[in-house]
Amino acid sequence: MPVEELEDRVIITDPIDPTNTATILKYGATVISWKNQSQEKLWLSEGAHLDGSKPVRGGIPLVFPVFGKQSDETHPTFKLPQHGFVRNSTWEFLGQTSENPITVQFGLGKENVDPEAYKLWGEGKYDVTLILTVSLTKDKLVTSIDVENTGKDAFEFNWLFHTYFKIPDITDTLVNNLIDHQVVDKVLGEEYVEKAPAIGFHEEFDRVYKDVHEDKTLQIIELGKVLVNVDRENLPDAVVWNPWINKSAGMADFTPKDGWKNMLCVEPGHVSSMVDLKPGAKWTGSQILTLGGEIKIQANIY
Ligand SMILES: O=P(O)(O)OC[C@H]1O[C@@H](O)[C@H](O)[C@@H](O)[C@@H]1O
Repeated sequence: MPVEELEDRVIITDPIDPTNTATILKYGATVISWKNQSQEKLWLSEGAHLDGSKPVRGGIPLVFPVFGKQSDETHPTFKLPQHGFVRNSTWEFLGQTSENPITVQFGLGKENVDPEAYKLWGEGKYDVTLILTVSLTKDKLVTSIDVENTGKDAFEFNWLFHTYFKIPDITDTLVNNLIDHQVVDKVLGEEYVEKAPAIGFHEEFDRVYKDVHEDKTLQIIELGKVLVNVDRENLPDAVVWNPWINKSAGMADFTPKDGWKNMLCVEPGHVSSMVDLKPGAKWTGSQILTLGGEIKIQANIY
C-alpha cells in the first residue's frame, strides 16, 4: 500500500521500490523515519516522546513562527516557547496528492493548536494555515511548507526544517560549501565569516549560517563519501547543530547518551530574519534531500 494511515502516523512507500519509505507522525507533522533500501537516514532518539507529550527529539521537527527564543521583547512572538507551536500540535492528514512520486499533505490551522499556546502569538489575533507536503522518490525526500496568512493582520515569522541526520561517526563527518558565509556562532556568542572549505566536528557545535545562496548544496560527507545533499528553496539560512557530550547529557529525551556521535542536524530555514506576510499572502519554502552522488565544491561567488 503506497499510503497507510494509522491512528497517530502515516507511512508512505515508493511504488517503484517498496524498500523506500517515510513515516510522518501526525503530532508536529514530524517525519520520524526515512528509509532508503531499508536503511534509516534520519536520527531519532530512543527516548523521543512519540505520544504527543513533547516535541519529538529527532526526525524532522518543524519550527514556526519563531526560531529559538525571541529576545526582542517588543516582538509579537516573544512570549512563545522555544521553536514555536507547530512541532507540538497535532496536524490533520489531508491525504495523498500524487502517486508517483508518492506525495502526501498535512494541514494545520488555529483550530489545531492549543488555544493557550496560540494566545502567546500576538495575543492570538493572527490566522494562519500551514500545509506540509512530503514527497518520496528513489533517492529523495522533499518537504515543502506553504504558509498562508488567512487573517486580517500581517505577521512575521521564522521557518525551519530541524532535520536530524543519522550518520556513522560525527568525527569522520564534514559539511561543505559554507565557506565565506556570515555565521552566528551560538556556542562562542560571536559572529564572523566562515573560512573553512568544509566544517568538521570536535566539540559542541551550534551555528546559524546566514544568506547561503540557494545554488549551494550542503553536503554531509563521511570519509570522502557523500551521505546526503541538502538543497533549499526560499530558505536562505542553515543551522548546523551537534550537542556533543554535555548538552546531550542535559536532555532527558536524548538517548542513548552517546547518540551525539551518530547524529548531525543540518537545518534549512528562514531564521536570521523574519518573513513578513501580509493578509491573503502565501509563502513557500522547501528542503530537498538527495542521497549520494559526487562531492561538489562551491566557493562563495555571490
Ligand atoms: O531542544 P530543542 O528546543 O529541540 O532545540 C535543540 C537545538 O535546536 C537548534 O536548532 C538550535 O540551534 C539549538 O540552540 C538548540 O539547542
